[in-house]
Amino acid sequence: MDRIRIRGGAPLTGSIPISGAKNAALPLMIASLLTEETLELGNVPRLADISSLLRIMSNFGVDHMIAGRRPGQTIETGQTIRLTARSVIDTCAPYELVSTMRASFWVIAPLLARFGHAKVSMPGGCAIGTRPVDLLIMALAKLGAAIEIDGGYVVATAAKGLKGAEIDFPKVTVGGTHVALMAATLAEGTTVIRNAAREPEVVDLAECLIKMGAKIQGAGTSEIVIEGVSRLGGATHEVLPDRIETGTYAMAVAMTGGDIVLENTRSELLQFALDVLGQAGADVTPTLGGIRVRRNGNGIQPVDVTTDPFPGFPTDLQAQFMALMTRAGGTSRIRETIFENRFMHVQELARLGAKIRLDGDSAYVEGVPTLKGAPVMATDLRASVSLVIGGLVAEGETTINRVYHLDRGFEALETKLARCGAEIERLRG
Ligand SMILES: CC(=O)N[C@H]1[C@@H](OP(=O)(O)OP(=O)(O)OC[C@H]2O[C@@H](n3ccc(=O)[nH]c3=O)[C@H](O)[C@@H]2O)O[C@H](CO)[C@@H](O)[C@@H]1O
Ligand SMILES: C=C(OP(=O)(O)O)C(=O)O
Repeated sequence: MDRIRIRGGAPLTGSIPISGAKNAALPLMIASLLTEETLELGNVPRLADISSLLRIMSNFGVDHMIAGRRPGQTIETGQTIRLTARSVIDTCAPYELVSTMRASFWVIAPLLARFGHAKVSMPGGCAIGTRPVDLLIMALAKLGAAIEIDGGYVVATAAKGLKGAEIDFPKVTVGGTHVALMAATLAEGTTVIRNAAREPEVVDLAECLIKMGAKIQGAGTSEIVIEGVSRLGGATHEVLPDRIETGTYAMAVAMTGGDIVLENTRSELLQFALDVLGQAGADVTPTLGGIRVRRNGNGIQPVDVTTDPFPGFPTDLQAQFMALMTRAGGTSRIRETIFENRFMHVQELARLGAKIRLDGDSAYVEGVPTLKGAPVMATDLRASVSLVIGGLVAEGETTINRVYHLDRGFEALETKLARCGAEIERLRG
């Protein structure tokens, strides 16, 4: 299994190209199942999760073509994928393929909406809590699907097609909103989704669906109204920049010092997190097509944060922010309100010398003057990258094991960081 070795201490200087968002690319690829025409997606990141989803789509009979590096690119990031779901030969997504990745469950929505049936294994994904799919099932049931759970599979049928409905989510769910949105585009009549997720990835999906001919209003607000249409067509769409990758590198430079321009990204995608970073001692300024981040000269300040659905502080940046706070000049409280078990990085950060106390949904992080390199183990995607951030300033050598978690969500991580001066390399095998 590959490992990442980091020798800490080097500031980050230069520029980092931000990739397309994994969490937008996945539902966009899934949306191709809604039409027999071709959906062309640009700026798709090269990630293990994308390859896993392509395997699932191929299993359904979806054709895909991948175009390579774009002119002018200095490192291999981004790709264009053309997906054509003309002849879908199977509407079952098996356990072996779905169990590694949460988002793959969402195929249930377009399969059901277009073909009237779908059988999809209960999902996997990062081990950060129980992560039920009850609300996704509730949404499909509201749209008229009959749902059965059979041998670990969700079997959904709607022989006469889906019917528009009012869907009130009792809590904000990104996956639930994606599923309801995709299913409702081909349902007969009007669907209203209330307490919808407002994440930029939901807006990106809605914008692509609109290009495909869907009638959607209100994406990005907590009420989305969809007027069903009888068919959708092909479209061309660019995946939006990855706000979590953006925030991760912003936190890395706040940790190491230096001066970085994050290219091809937008501050409004993560304004809350950037404001918090400003309070923590980073100078964050929008540039033409990107964001410049450097330390403001006052060291790292402790800041309390609570994770919340968009536009709040993202749970997917919680671990990275905790890594930063381990070096703050005081104690911070970090509250996790989205997932009940998303503190797996705490014990690994402790191996580097971090002082963190857990109490219910909160972590109290007492900043220490130095971290020391150690072998650590990645436990999930964002936890893994928090260890990279710790390793970048830890004295001596940090080796991160189980790098396959990182490969799920960070494109060319070690290349991007090494180009900015970090001493980081992948050890293969
Ligand atoms: C591929 C992708 O985009 N993953 C993101 C997505 O995950 P995902 O879509 O799985 O997360 P949700 O927004 O659905 O989950 C939010 C909360 O709702 C709960 N819930 C969800 C569905 C359900 O049927 N029942 C239920 O109780 C979850 O357990 C969690 O406590 O949004 C999360 C929250 O921003 C991010 O951390 C993940 O990176
Ligand atoms: C939790 C994440 O992914 P998934 O929902 O696929 O587990 C994530 O992207 O941080």
